Amino acid sequence: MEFATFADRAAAIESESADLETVELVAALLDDAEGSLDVVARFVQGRVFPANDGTKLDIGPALCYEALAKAAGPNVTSGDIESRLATVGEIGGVAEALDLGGQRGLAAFGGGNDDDTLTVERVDAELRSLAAAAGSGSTDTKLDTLFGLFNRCEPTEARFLARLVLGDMRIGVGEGAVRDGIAAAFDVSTEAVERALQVSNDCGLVAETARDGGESGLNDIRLAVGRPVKAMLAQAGTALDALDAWERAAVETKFDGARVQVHYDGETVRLFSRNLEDVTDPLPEIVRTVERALDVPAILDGEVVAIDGDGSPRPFQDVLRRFRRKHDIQATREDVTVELRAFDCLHADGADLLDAPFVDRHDRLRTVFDGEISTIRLTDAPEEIADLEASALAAGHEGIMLKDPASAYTPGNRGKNWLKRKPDVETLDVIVTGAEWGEGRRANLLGTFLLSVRDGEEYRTIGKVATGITDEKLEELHERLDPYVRSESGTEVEIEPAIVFEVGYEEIQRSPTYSSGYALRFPRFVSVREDKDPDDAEDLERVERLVE
Ligand SMILES: Nc1ncnc2c1ncn2[C@@H]1O[C@H](COP(=O)(O)OP(=O)(O)OP(=O)(O)O)[C@@H](O)[C@H]1O
Repeated sequence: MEFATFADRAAAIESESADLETVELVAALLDDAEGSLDVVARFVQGRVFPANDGTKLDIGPALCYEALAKAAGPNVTSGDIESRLATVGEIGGVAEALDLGGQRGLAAFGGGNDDDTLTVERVDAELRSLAAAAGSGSTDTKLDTLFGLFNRCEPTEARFLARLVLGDMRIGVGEGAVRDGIAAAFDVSTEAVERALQVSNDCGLVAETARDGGESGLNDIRLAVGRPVKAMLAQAGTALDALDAWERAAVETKFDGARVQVHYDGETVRLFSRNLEDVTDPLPEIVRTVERALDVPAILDGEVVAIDGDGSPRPFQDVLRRFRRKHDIQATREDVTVELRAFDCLHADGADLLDAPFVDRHDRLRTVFDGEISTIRLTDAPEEIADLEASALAAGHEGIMLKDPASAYTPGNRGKNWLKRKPDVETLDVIVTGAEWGEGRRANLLGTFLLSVRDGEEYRTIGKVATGITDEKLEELHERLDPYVRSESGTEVEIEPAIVFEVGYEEIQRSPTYSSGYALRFPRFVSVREDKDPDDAEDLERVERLVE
């Protein structure tokens, strides 16, 4: 499919506000996508790569503006793009108004050829090569590739390409609309599509299978070792909630670490974080543990914990330092010892276990994995649960997990089958969307950070944090956020939503100051949630519930 066709259809979807019509338009787009279905199914929801293949585009706004300016010709600078952004409000509109199509003519005149038509596959391939560029000189390569793409864009194409590369598609199409669109386009049930999406976490594959293999094709999609699925999540809940719902609860320690999904194909181990990034390289000790303790191909779920010399747990921030990709792996490794605590088994020796009851999966885990495994206690006594919680806390753990012994593993689902109990430490995982330059000796560093929560596809501000940050940390945060600076005006900086902060607070108040309608009182910085994307951060609904 030509990228221009995709862009026109995306524009039509953007101008449609009703959900049903949006799904119809998505279905028609998928139906027409033919050989491009795989890519179109991702692009339409603003996803450049399959959710499960660990590839990240990692293009900051600065690079995007530079490429746009270059494509717009010698009279336009990145600074111009930024100032137009301040008026237009979003990069797609700025890119569209640059009228880059005129440059295509010039490029062709200077030796371009007629084969330059941009197709969605071409955009996909070039963005992949861009993502693969690493090391010295990679910024230039990235810039050239992006410039080459923008240079071939007509205005509407530029609008959606700019949004796509910055991960801000804003046409109102989320996972649900794609799921319903696939079902409508290829006449299969939404349940079958939903299930296939959970198991494969790959909407391109699911769309193609629905089209080519129908319902039975979808039902045949299985877990694949090496292809991570979303983690099953928990809700907060009490012992009484658990016992009311299930009569008996499986009680486990809630380890204070970072989630990890272990994939072992019989030879090679790969580890994935909660946001499905490949974290194999930063965690060599865990790889060695798995190689030693697992002898059949399997997919396990567990937590990586940091431990002290005496074996007692260290706070999970110490673990997250190990998840940071590029920097200081060796230095942090020497500093922080990590170990795996496995608590679930999704697949073992060719058999998918998602539908097996939790206790059976846990039994299977014990037979295949000769490493540290969570202990489960089955009980129907609230007092026993209280005792278990007290001992978990006394041993330095975060709290306990309560699981329905009969429940299936539902990837990506924050349902009622897993409940977490931890003392009420008030923290929220919020997205940094702005900052202010510091003062005095911190004048060259971004200082006060503007925090937001998700509200559908939008971000709503909820407070600012400047407390709890050491000088050293501030430099580190500056370095982390600098590539995501979108625009500056005076001392205020707008930041691309990319980094998630865990912040503590005393309470949440209603407040007209912030666009969420709420304000965090006395917020303090706790950590960067390296294992979370903005999608995994808190949403406005959760804040409303907390306030209630
Ligand atoms: N025994 C366990 N079983 C399941 N999850 C566990 C266990 N021990 C620790 N965990 C961690 O607890 C988390 C469950 O809470 P939730 O699903 O809300 O994830 P979260 O948003 O990362 O929450 P939190 O910030 O509380 O860890 C899991 O993601 C996992 O990382």
